[in-house]
Amino acid sequence: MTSAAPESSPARLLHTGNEAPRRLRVVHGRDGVDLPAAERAVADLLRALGKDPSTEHLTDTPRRVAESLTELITPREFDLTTFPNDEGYDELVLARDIPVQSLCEHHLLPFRGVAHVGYLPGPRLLGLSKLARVVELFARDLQVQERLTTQVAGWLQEHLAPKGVGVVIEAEHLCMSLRGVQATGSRTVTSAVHGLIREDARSRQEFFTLARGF
Ligand SMILES: Nc1nc2c(ncn2[C@@H]2O[C@H](COP(=O)(O)OP(=O)(O)OP(=O)(O)O)[C@@H](O)[C@H]2O)c(=O)[nH]1
Ligand SMILES: [Zn+2]
Repeated sequence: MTSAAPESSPARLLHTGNEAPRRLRVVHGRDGVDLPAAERAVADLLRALGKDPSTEHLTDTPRRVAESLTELITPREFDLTTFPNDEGYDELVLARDIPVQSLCEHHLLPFRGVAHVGYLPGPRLLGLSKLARVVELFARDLQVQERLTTQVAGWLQEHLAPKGVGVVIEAEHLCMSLRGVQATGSRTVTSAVHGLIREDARSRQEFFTLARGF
């Protein structure tokens, strides 16, 4: 078992050998979270907004907000499980409609939607649930959608060493729908592709067709 921190120098999972199922424990706390300081800051914010944090319903709000925000920026640990691709499966593997929820780093409001994540296998296959786990690994952070998309694709390319990777994310940003321009229902689509899915026209087209779902 090895620990991997996504932004620094994550442990390498991959490999060219065909060993049996292999698990890499991926852990990633959010360094620098100071809950008591966050609580005090939320109480200050409430006061600055003209609210009295000592009233019955607001009294625990600073703690709740501090804990909620911490939860939303802290990914859960998981095992990244891979299997040898003994049968030489060489077509796309694609998980569609993986739920995505993250926090926009400009307004600290959620953006939510779905990710479609696919890869062209190399020597190893990834446990299917792990595609969703990797999305969460980067979504639980203050994010912009473009960075989230490229981080998921880049991490899979580095750790799975597939022949190609593609990621499409479609999300609604509450900062665009609840407030500001109030463009309710507008969804932002971003993509990132590597390897053959980027370079080979047929693979690229197949990926985007499957990601669209029709
Ligand atoms: N590129 C990108 N922009 C984002 C994302 N999430 C939010 N934004 C945008 O970040 C921008 C911040 O612009 P500002 O003009 O500083 O913020 P603002 O005054 O609140 O802007 P309005 O939302 O237009 O009222 C807005 O246009 C948001 O829509 C994201 O994931 N990617
Ligand atoms: Zn925003």
